[in-house]
Amino acid sequence: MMILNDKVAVVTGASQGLGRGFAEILLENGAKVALLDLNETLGREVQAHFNEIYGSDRTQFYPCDVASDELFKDAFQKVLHKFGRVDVFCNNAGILNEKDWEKTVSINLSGVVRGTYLAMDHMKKQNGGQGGVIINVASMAGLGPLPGAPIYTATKHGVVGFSRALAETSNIADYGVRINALCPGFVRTALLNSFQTDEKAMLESIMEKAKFLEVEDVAKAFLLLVKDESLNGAVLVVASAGTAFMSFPTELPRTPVTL
Ligand SMILES: NC(=O)c1ccc[n+]([C@@H]2O[C@H](COP(=O)([O-])OP(=O)(O)OC[C@H]3O[C@@H](n4cnc5c(N)ncnc54)[C@H](O)[C@@H]3O)[C@@H](O)[C@H]2O)c1
Ligand SMILES: CCCCC[C@H](O)/C=C/C=C\C/C=C\C/C=C\CCCC(=O)O
Repeated sequence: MMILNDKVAVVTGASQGLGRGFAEILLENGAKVALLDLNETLGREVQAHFNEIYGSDRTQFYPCDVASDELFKDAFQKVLHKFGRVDVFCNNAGILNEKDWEKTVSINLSGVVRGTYLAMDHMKKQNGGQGGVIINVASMAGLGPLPGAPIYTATKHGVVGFSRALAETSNIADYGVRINALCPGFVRTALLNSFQTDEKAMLESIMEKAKFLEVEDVAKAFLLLVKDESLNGAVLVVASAGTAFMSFPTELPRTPVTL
């Protein structure tokens, strides 16, 4: 098991919702945590709150837009300047905006790729790094369709595929870095009040029937992916029915057709 005392973690989208929950469980387990988010007002409030509970030098907020190469790199450099290293990196920032779909791709998928490669370049043994773990936050919509949200669904499928392929790459090339993906079901966060789609009624009707998870339950599953050093390429589903690892077929299941 990875011991988190004095380890340094970065969480994107950490000003509220799931990201804030991931940051807090890392702090509870001894890590220092850099909070990255677009929302500066909330981010600074969260930092002040965590400082009171966990001590004044274990949390630092950095404004950051994961959709920008330059701003993301800049925030990462500031984290390294303050804490000297990064051991845990969580790509969590995400939105659901089907109308501005390019923005959704740029945050939910390209943002995850940006963050993963920044962390990987720093952590990999071949670059003199000390290894580490990257957790990419997908969704149950990364494993099956979320009606009314095809772009969101596509980005989350992308996060799952990217994470699994890079995990295999890291394993074969012996980078010393683990990459795992987390797939939660519905959680009551700001995202559920801010989504943009022409098919709002469709999503609302799905949510009316859904059972919701608590941030704390998803954070416990996140912590498992961080700490268990046997896990690389794992995809962990957190649903109202329970938490479970996805197993993927080694041969693609096919139904033959005669042409
Ligand atoms: N809430 C759910 O039901 C649910 C379920 C499964 C997966 N997820 C995923 O979990 C992640 C967190 O979502 P949440 O529900 O906590 O949402 P949220 O809206 O509560 O929090 C998301 C945070 O990301 C930040 N953010 C948005 N764009 C950003 C950008 N370009 N750069 C930096 N920060 C940015 C926001 O400011 C916000 O603080 C997302 O990737 C989401 O897709 C959410
Ligand atoms: C506006 C809603 C945004 C929610 C997005 C978030 O990522 C959640 C997705 C959850 C599920 C989407 C995929 C398929 C739906 C099918 C079943 C959901 C069951 C949820 C559960 O059991 O916890």
